[in-house]
Amino acid sequence: MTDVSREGVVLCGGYSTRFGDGDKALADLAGTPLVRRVADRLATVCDRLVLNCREEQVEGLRTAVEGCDVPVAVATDPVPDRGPAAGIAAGLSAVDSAYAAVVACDMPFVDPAFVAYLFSRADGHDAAVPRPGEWYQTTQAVYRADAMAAACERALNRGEARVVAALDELDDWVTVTEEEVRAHAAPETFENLNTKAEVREAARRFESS
Ligand SMILES: Nc1nc2c(ncn2[C@@H]2O[C@H](COP(=O)(O)OP(=O)(O)OP(=O)(O)O)[C@@H](O)[C@H]2O)c(=O)[nH]1
Repeated sequence: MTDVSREGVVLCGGYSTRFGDGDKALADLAGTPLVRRVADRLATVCDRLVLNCREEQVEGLRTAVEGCDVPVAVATDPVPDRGPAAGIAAGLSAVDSAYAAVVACDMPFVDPAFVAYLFSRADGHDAAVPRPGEWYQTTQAVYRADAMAAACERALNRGEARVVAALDELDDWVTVTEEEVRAHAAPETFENLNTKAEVREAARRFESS
């Protein structure tokens, strides 16, 4: 076990069907690959990162995160295309620390200060999961790595690929409420990019900021 206290898992293993040709994680966002935008933000609040992906993505992703400020490991899905819960299980299984932030590769506006807040809310619990509206944001949350990896496996074993089904398998987790999100997060933190048009629009925002 290495001496790291906060890690980040970036989920990259989806097929990005709405994006079309190419790997969404590597999409150019104003000169920087999408996954690198997320990695650079997480690197300001995490000591180590794990990219979770399919085997054929490894080389491209490693190149995209070369020179990142913190060490970056890659954890591949043992079985591809089992959904985000499987990706979370694989990513969290490769984490050394007790807690890890899990963030989707398509959330380039993730607010590092909010991620730090999620770490503080998760402390002593199995997870801190934001609920800014109707839905839980399970792909921008902090989990106790061993508990959530096991919970995802249990959910998958009963045929449930949804991450919220894995939350039912945890003993003790906290909801980060809409009020907390408003107080601690940048409004755009949960924005995710699914299409090429959305990537182009986001690129314009990065260029003008
Ligand atoms: N490891 C892994 N990650 C996944 C899988 N499916 C989705 N993800 C990740 O979960 C996050 C949210 O998924 P989506 O927005 O649905 O992404 P996607 O499946 O790549 O895109 P669509 O096919 O357009 O829905 C993204 O970071 C994906 O990379 C999977 O089967 N395995």
